[in-house]
Amino acid sequence: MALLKLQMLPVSQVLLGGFLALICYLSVLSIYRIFLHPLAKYPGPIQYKLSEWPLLWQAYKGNRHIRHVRDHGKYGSIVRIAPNALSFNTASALNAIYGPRSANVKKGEWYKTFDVAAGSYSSFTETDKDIHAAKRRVLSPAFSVESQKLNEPVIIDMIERFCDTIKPTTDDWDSTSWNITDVATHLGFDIMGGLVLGCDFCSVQEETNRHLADSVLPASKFLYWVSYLPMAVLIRPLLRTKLFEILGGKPVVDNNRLIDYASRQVQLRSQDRKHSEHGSIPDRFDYLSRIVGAQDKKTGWRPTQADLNTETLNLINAGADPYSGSLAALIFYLVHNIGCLQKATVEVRTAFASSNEIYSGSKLNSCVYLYACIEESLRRAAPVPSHMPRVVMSGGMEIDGHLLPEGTVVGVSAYSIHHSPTHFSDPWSFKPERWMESDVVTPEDISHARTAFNPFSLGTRGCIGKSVAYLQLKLTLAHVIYRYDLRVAPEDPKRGCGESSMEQGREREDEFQLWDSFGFGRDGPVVQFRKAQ
Ligand code: HEM
Repeated sequence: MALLKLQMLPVSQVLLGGFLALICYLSVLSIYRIFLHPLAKYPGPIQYKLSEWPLLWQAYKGNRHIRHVRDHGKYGSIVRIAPNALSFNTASALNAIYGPRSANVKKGEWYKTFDVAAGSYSSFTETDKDIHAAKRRVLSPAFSVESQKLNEPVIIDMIERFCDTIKPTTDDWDSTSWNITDVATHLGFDIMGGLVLGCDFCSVQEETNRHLADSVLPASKFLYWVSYLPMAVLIRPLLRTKLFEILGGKPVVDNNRLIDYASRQVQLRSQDRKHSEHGSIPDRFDYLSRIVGAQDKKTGWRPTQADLNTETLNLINAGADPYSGSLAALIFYLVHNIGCLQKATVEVRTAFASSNEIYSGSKLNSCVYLYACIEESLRRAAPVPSHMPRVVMSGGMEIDGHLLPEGTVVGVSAYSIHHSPTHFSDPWSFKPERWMESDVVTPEDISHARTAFNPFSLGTRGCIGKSVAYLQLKLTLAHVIYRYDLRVAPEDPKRGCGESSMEQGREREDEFQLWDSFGFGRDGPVVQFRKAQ
């Protein structure tokens, strides 16, 4: 009867009624979110309290990390950044949220979209703590000391070929200028191709596979904000469809090619393995060989084909891009801080008698200034600059004395805490010396800084590739500065720098600009090389 009456109403009245109902609903929701929500007492801009969309817009624009610094500067160490999310800016919160396995949080919804197009969740995106633990145990032999030792020659070979590619043709400064962002992206991808798949993409030297290397960051950028969409759950089934390729464009198409490539490699490796059981295939050391056919001893879990596809893709992406971004940032800070570059260069050229000697061991470990430059550059340009979102589980959790209810999303931005004057004096300056004991830097200063330093995150969800990433960065920088002098290309000295015409927070000319995308977008520096003088 009521339906009949509704059908008889003019369309305009039905629309007006619907509109008024929507206004009422939004008004009640807004009042609830501002005044009655369990997080109502936490400070933050009103638009953040009302909706998730400002956060999503920041993810789209790549400036969330910049907003975190600004918001914490204005509102203090806890900011409500979305109706249901809090950002913290203290070392105690960082360690409570990301440190112990027992912390009553798990990875948030965001992770469920990011790499599921490959068919499953990887060790990086798995949100269930127990399943994650099994995945991590299966991966761990690939990251053992023995595996790193066996794979180091692959890394060195790629780096040496990279150095040959950029080799100056005269004794003076070469006229060719190199955009380090581009070449580091290719080198990072090639190294991961070698480590994960045992193959040689040659993207530093040749065009053929560059579209794959160049797809990693744009795909991450696209999936970064898409994964924050409130209705991302509806999008997940569409990720491998033509529609999504049209919407996402080239990065999605190329990323799908990379997924297909990874899947084919997994298939081939599974066949190899069957053959090798009959003794016909030589031993391989790459990561894929270690996970194909592996089984978790504790739970009996075995990765399916879809698990292997996703893990392979994850290892390439998670390994390649943060290293490439870190290398670009490192070289940026060195060529813009000539004193630091000279010190690191003298140290390396004194430690080694020839570039053939540059491999892991006591000589490389003696290069403490080189290591300090890497630490300082990771501080200034942490590859995941914004939040790694965690969600509070049943029973709630206390952080910095605040009891938070189940479902609250919490996080600490590495970029924000890495620039906090509470932990780093003169935080906007590039000072490798802050990581080295001296008359002015005490061991306590260093450990105080370390409690807030988290480029690789912490605990059981921290980076499994941390040790190999440090090795890659040390080897690359040592090989490059042993062989060559570096300078900013005179025709393009400001590439990668901030400027006053950019948004607030990007005005520092001596800061390498990051566009947050779970990884970071970047450009430059443009550099010239000369044979070591
Ligand atoms: C400078 C280089 C690198 C940096 C700064 C870095 C940083 C990180 C961070 C911050 C996380 C935590 C992400 C989160 O909680 O959401 C992470 C996780 C991870 N990283 Fe790295 N990473 C680097 C290199 C690598 C390399 C070389 C590999 C592999 C070869 C790798 C593999 C992984 C994996 C598999 C995870 C997921 C770990 C888990 O949840 O169990 N990363 N990395």
